[in-house]
Amino acid sequence: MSPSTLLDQLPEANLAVIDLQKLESGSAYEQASLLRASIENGFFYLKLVDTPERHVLEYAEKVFELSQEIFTYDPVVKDLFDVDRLSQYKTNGYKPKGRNIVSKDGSRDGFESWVLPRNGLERLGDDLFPHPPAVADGMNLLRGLIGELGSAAQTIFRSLSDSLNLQPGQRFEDFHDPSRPAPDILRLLKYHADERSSNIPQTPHTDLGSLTFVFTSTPGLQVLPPHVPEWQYVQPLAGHAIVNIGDCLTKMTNGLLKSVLHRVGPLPGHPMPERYSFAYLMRPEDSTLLQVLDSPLIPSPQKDEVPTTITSGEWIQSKFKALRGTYDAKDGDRILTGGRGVMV
Ligand SMILES: O=C(O)CCC(=O)C(=O)O
Ligand SMILES: [Fe+2]
Repeated sequence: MSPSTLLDQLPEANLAVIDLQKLESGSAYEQASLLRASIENGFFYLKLVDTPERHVLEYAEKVFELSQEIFTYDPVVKDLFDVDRLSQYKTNGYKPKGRNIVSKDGSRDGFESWVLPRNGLERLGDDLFPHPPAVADGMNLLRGLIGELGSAAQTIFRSLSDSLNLQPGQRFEDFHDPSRPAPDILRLLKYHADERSSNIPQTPHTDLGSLTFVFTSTPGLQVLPPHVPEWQYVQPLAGHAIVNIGDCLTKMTNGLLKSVLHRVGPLPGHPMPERYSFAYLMRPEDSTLLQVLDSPLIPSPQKDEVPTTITSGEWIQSKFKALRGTYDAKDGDRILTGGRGVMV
């Protein structure tokens, strides 16, 4: 059976389709659908065709070509850009296959990634931005891509802030000012082919930031929404991005908007194919306090709950320590997956 036929028979993630154009033109129906998708399972398709941000779809094709080029660099060159050496917040550089833990027994991941910082691409802030020739050659392409995704994100943030009746100073856009530095990243991913169909190449995780846009034409992404007992499969959809809510929005809404567990793996009984994808991961500015926002729709924290003092920057660092396996297994599971016990 071919993988595409098989996909029809697997538990499919029934994701809402949100039309960015309708959101931009103020459709109350689309705004309500976005809120509902964000509350129910935190993942949705974002329709990009016929929007001012439609160029993203052409740029994405070219970004896949850039990815092919960058991942065929010699390991010696890749090592010069090692992400753990270049950047404290893991916002720039190369991660070889096998650096992250995927299970409690310490087994290792099956993908390479190369992360590029928005600050570097858009020349914001003072961080150095060492990068290889493929990135220098693709600079206009990459700037075009993240510019349009940033604009799509602003529309989503505005819509969610309106739905939750958030007041100025506490609106999601206020923590994501496009003209200021922030640890937003573009992550290029190459999953390696693997004959062993039981091997999961990516750690089950929730995204640590606020909003993620994923592009791929190869199946493999799986999600585990709250109260759902088994992994559901996400079909790639042409003309659309797959978008998901990250931990920071969950923390700021006291769990109302869901940052949902996901991972990439082979289809059951099939080997893992080589798979390229890329994700644009947006995060609030580092100093943002991840405290519960005032809204009539957000459940108030318990009276005896100590208000959070963690910032977005500190949360990023905790999460990466867990991913690299430097916490004990119990803490690692809590930080990576919200303690769903899926780290086996
Ligand atoms: O490759 C994918 O489809 C998902 C990537 C992902 O989950 C991530 O980069 O956080
Ligand atoms: Fe993710």
